[in-house]
Amino acid sequence: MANRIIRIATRKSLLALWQAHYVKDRLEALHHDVTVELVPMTTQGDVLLDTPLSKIGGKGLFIKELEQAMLDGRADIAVHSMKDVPVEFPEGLGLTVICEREDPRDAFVSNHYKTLAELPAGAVVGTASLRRECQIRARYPELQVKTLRGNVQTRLRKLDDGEYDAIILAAAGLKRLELDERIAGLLSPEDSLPANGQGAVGIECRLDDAELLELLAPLNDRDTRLRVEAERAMNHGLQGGCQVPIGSYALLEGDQIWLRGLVGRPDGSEVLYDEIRGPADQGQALGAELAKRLLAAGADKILAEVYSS
Ligand SMILES: NCc1[nH]cc(CCC(=O)O)c1CC(=O)O
Repeated sequence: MANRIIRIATRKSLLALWQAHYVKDRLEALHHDVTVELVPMTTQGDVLLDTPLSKIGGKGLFIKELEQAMLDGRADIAVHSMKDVPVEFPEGLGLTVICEREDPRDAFVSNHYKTLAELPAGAVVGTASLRRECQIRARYPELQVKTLRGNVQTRLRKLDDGEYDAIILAAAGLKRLELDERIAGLLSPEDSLPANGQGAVGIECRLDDAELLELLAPLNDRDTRLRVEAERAMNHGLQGGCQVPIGSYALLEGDQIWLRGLVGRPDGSEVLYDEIRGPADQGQALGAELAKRLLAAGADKILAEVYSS
């Protein structure tokens, strides 16, 4: 494998660029005969900034252009936040590597308050996620939840401008961008069940490039992969896109996996929760089973209403 060049299709947000550079650095450190180049691109999701994601049908909005670049041979791989990756891939493409997970929790960010519980009645909390909105409203009905879009920097600026009293962001994004000091507190999975794949970065590529698959393979983290596959299987069973009031979070306990799932109404008036344990290598079947149970408990009705609204 002499002097192979690997081109990464990437969005231009600082977080996307950080993730692409992370993969570049790891690949170049592992393989001295490999050079990695970034191919920055604009996606539909970056353009439609003012529409709530749930209204534009979310699915794949941030990755379609990147996938086209790989199919056209303008790029070799794409680096994604796993929670933004749809369950199905275009013919010929696949996600062969999931890197070691960063903190999967949601972070509470505020300039004046330390926790959600401390916020006075009527305070405004910003989030673009129906999953976060549902869990906040269920626990703190006296708070207001207002849509917050944009990349991490934009969201922080809107908080600083006083549009919100607090916002919720993924801890992983803040930590990667060295914005840890903005985290007032971390929400436990009990308080805010994370989104499937949150905090994990995955690599998508053309499946027919055997040499490339071999170069990427060492970046795969087995534990993260087992967890994220179980979480994604649950979302898949629920037909969940990336903008749904669904939480899905797995932990390994020795050779067992513990998968928790949540589906709720965005207004917090109903929250369904269930969990399942089983052999760690059966995560996909367990995820499918948990999805089935949640659907039978009423998730089917909730999701149908969310999709039609
Ligand atoms: N939906 C946007 C998005 N996709 C991935 C992350 C954070 C990093 C991660 O979860 O890996 C974020 C921002 C956020 O939710 O605060």
